[in-house]
Amino acid sequence: MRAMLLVNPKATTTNARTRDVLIRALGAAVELTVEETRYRGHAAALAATSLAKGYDIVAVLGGDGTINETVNGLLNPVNGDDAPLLDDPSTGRPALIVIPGGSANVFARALGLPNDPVESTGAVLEALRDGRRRTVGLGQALWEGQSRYFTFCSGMGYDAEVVRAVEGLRGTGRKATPTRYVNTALRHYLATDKHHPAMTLTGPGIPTARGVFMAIVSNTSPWTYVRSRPVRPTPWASFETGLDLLGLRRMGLISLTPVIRHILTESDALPSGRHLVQLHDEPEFTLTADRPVAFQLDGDYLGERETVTFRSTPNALQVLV
Ligand SMILES: Nc1ncnc2c1ncn2[C@@H]1O[C@H](COP(=O)(O)OP(=O)(O)OP(=O)(O)O)[C@@H](O)[C@H]1O
Repeated sequence: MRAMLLVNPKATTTNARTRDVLIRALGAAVELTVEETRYRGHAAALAATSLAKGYDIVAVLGGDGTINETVNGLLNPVNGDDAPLLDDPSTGRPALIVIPGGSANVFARALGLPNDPVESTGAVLEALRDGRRRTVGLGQALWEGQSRYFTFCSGMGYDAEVVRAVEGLRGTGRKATPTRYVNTALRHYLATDKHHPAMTLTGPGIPTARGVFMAIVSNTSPWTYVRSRPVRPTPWASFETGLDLLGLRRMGLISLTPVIRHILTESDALPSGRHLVQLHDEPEFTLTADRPVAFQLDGDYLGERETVTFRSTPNALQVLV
């Protein structure tokens, strides 16, 4: 079996030691080629060539950003037009291995991997040895002639504003720790517009919902983690179903506090309240805003947008886990 290993040497918790452990361990199990990413977008470009180059597996050591790029490369292969249309498209693509090396590592943890690169390497080697694979669906966001797949979440409004603010801090050399996210979210809450909701939710067979301030779109649950605690605004979301959504039609503290308390519990029940908009297992829906609204995808800030369509892509990838 041939595998391409993509390493982001700049990812928050990736270092030479974990990289070498992984190279040695994976290299003993498969024929391994190692590529270090040198710039934003490099992982996508490399993963896009993996099918044409005959790789069976693409492994990633990095954070959710590098994993997102890799997945987008796998789903947009170079020479991909010749690929046959299969009932299960995941079987026509190299399988994915993820080793957490970023800050939150939501995708790896949602797959059940330990949040530690060395322990995860052990789990993945076991999966390789036993031929254990899981087929996962992805989300896809489409806007202004562009599109991008997401592995765990996307969002418009307040959560994307927080992602933008944290990215701004990272640009000044500070790390994206869970505490920094929480502090930024609290500080930004004072600044975010709590009086003029911009968004409307529409979709085939979905009742139109107006007056939405923020929307979280999930391909799996948890949505994120604060240290070891999972945060689950859409507890029914899963890699095996369509997309879920939680929208907020009120941003006041009295409305928000019970929702925040609920999503920090381990409960499988949906958060409740008349000010909430909820979708489960949907193939497609659209958020339209009457002014540009912050937009994020897998924790990457993607600018302000007025219309974004979210689509589920079932059976997109096989993951060794
Ligand atoms: N050599 C590089 N120099 C600068 N940026 C890079 C390099 N390689 C990859 N990147 C970019 O860095 C971004 C962040 O990396 P990544 O997600 O792997 O780690 P992280 O930011 O620590 O983790 P998380 O996404 O969990 O916060 C990615 O979107 C990727 O495009």
